[in-house]
Amino acid sequence: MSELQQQIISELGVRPTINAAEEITRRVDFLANYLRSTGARGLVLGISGGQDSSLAGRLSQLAVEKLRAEGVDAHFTAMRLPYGVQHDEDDAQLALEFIRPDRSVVLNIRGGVDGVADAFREGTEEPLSDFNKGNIKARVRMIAQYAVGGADGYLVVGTDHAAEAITGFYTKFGDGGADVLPLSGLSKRQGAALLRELDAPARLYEKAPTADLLDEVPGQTDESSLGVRYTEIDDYLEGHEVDADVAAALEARFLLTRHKRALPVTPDDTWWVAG
Ligand SMILES: Nc1ncnc2c1ncn2[C@@H]1O[C@H](COP(=O)(O)OP(=O)(O)OC[C@H]2O[C@@H]([n+]3cccc(C(=O)O)c3)[C@H](O)[C@@H]2O)[C@@H](O)[C@H]1O
Ligand SMILES: Nc1ncnc2c1ncn2[C@@H]1O[C@H](COP(=O)(O)OP(=O)(O)OP(=O)(O)O)[C@@H](O)[C@H]1O
Ligand SMILES: [Mg+2]
Repeated sequence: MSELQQQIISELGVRPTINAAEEITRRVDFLANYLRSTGARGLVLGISGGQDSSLAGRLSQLAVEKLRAEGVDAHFTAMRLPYGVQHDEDDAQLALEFIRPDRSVVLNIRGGVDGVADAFREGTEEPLSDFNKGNIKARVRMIAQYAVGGADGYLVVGTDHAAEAITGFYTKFGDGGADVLPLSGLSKRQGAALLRELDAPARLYEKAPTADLLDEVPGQTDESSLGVRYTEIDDYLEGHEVDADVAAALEARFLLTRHKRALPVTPDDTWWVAG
């Protein structure tokens, strides 16, 4: 294994092998302990119908139930955040049935996103690309979660994990903007193993991962935008040998997206100096 591969695995906190039941307990305990120590009143998270929010949502619900069993008042709010009508709404409903959240709120982000998009065109007199609009959708979802969570004194849960963090495949201050990251350090297949252990419907972890941010390509798979397969990303993260081309692509993206995994850069920071 190259020195850089070792460094990436260690920086992202990946464990090459896991025990799914132990990982569930460790991550639920983390959420419960953190809530208890901060005095925050609960957790909030957008539920898309994809693997990551299904897992993070269920862990969040289990954490607040654990706290309530100990006499601490804590609750979980699941948010549906469609842009208009979501083409795979049935998957989102399946995820909600699996998570069984204390409360479920629907907030359509269309008005917010279109408002920013219209103002962009008016203010700059330039067209807004579908890609840029996609990042606005992710950021409006972040705003919606902080608004609903903030009203109740809840913390915002993020779904970032090692297989996304390595390529920076999330919107900075969009879905990357959160207070707690219960899936941190997991590869994509490890996340699927946790869902299987939790008896989730197979559809939720067998479905092709999608950011689903583009109007022009609804449901575009992550693998087709990234040009790398999750099995390859997972193999790399779990310390296996992968094709030299794949390793080079992952390492280039890792280095290019370091700014996303750090706090905003200041004059006293030096992590960027070597390149
Ligand atoms: N070196 C640097 N130091 C400090 N800041 C730097 C920087 N380079 C760019 N930036 C800043 O970062 C911005 C670019 O980052 P960002 O706005 O995130 O945009 P970007 O990384 O270009 O796009 C986000 C990517 O994540 C994918 N995504 C988004 C949301 C969810 C999911 C999913 O899987 O569900 C995937 C999306 O499909 C797209 O490929 C720049 O506009 C600039 O403001
Ligand atoms: N339509 C949506 N409704 C509610 N939340 C959403 C929606 N789209 C994205 N999100 C939020 O943004 C996060 C990032 O999306 P991402 O696609 O990485 O995760 P996912 O959809 O849960 O799983 P997968 O990566 O397998 O598709 C989601 O986990 C979810 O919290
Ligand atoms: Mg998704």
